[in-house]
Amino acid sequence: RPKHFPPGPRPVPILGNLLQLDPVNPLKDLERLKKRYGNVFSLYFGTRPIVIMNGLEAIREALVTRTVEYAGRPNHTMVSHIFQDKGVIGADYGSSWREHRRFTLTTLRNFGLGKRSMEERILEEVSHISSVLERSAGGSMDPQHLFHLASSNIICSLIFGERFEYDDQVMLTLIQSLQSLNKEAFGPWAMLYEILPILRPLPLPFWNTFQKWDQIREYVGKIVNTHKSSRVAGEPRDLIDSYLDQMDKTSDVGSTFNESQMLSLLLDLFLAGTDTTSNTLRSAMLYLMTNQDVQDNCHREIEKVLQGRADALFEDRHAMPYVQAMIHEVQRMSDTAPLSAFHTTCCDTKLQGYQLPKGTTVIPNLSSLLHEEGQWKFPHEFKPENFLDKNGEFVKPEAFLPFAAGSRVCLGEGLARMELFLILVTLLRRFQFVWPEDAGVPDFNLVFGGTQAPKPYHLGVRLRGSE
Ligand code: HEM
Repeated sequence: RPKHFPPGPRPVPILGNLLQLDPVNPLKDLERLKKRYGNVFSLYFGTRPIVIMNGLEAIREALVTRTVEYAGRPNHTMVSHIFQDKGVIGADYGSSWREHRRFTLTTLRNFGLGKRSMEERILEEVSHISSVLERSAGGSMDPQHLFHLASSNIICSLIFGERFEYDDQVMLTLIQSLQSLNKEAFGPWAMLYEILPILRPLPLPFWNTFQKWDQIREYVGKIVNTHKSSRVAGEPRDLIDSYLDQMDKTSDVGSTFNESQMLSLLLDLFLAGTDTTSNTLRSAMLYLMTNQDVQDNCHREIEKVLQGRADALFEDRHAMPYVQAMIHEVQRMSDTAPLSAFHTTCCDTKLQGYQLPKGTTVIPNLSSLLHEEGQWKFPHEFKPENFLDKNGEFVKPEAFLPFAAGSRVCLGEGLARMELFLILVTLLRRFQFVWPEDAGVPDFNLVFGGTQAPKPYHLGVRLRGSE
């Protein structure tokens, strides 16, 4: 280990400490190592040292206090080779990342989406979710597919300007390809790709992943071409039109806006915005079904505030402290992005007294915050009271960082929060969700992957106001 580097277990040649981590779910091993070595420790992934940071103090020091020093992204992983430093998620700290991040945030804040706001697009999707659930009223259904398609559709509506029917074959193929790309890019072959570069020229399964990526880009490229022929410059209908306007405005030689970057950005939004939101919605339903008192409190508050109005609006959240607390508590328990996205140090820097050389990969263990003893009234139970003060007002403890923090904080946080609020409020008004009688004991354990997800279950659906 470099001098004054965080401590950790002794690595073995070639594999480093990989054998000490359960590849199916390393979170328990990280917890064990934290107990032994402290909140900041290091592991070797192959021959590369990685620093894991846990707990509010260390994570805040890196992501907030020293935000620029920790704002880089690794450039040696399979994901970084697929993305080639383009788009936002995988782009290293620098002007291209900064300009694309700023452009996307501005566009999503309604300055570049034309006549239909983000809120309208989400509400449109909610009405389709409702129609599907209505068909299951009185029975039960597995909501996994529905929530996944709905979350994808909201991204589609924002970037392509249209949503797709839930059985649209082209869309289903794109979503399936993205899902398997996501799985492969974080799977065991991706790990081998990283630790044994000697294998890269061989025709091993990771070749498929790169090919899949090319096919997806080709497909999205066709949608971009259709936009080029139907757009009116200066009157964007969606994010693609806005991007094309931006390219017109910045066509000088040094501009970072170009078509290849646009494709990466569009796919970034799909990859980052679909599983995260749909897994959180599935967790929400699981906890609501199994906590009828929480569901009743939410329903009462929603009806009191909306008083017969047709649609909820995002600004109604300020009048609904209990609903807000429920949604935040769902996010805390669903722990959707437990290891955030990996960062790298952009210069030699420090963390909790240790020294980290430039280029060190750093993993923020966000999961460690969401259940940290001392930060929560009920660290290990589902209780909206974690976000309520003694007067019933909504409060957000500092350790609530499911979107991470600092300059790399989730770019879709605003969108995700709006989706969760509008979808859950609308559905809770119309339906009561119950744990099906024949479904056995609910299992709250999460399945670890690029993101964490609840295990599959059936959602019991009852129409409100009817038997
Ligand atoms: C509940 C839903 C979501 C959760 C929990 C979540 C969480 C996160 C986390 C932990 C990060 C890594 C931050 C870091 O590097 O430290 C991230 C990054 C990102 N998220 Fe989300 N996210 C969610 C929804 C979305 C949505 C809907 C979008 C789509 C617009 C999105 C787009 C992004 C992008 C583009 C980044 C990369 C930001 C950058 O590197 O500068 N996310 N998200």
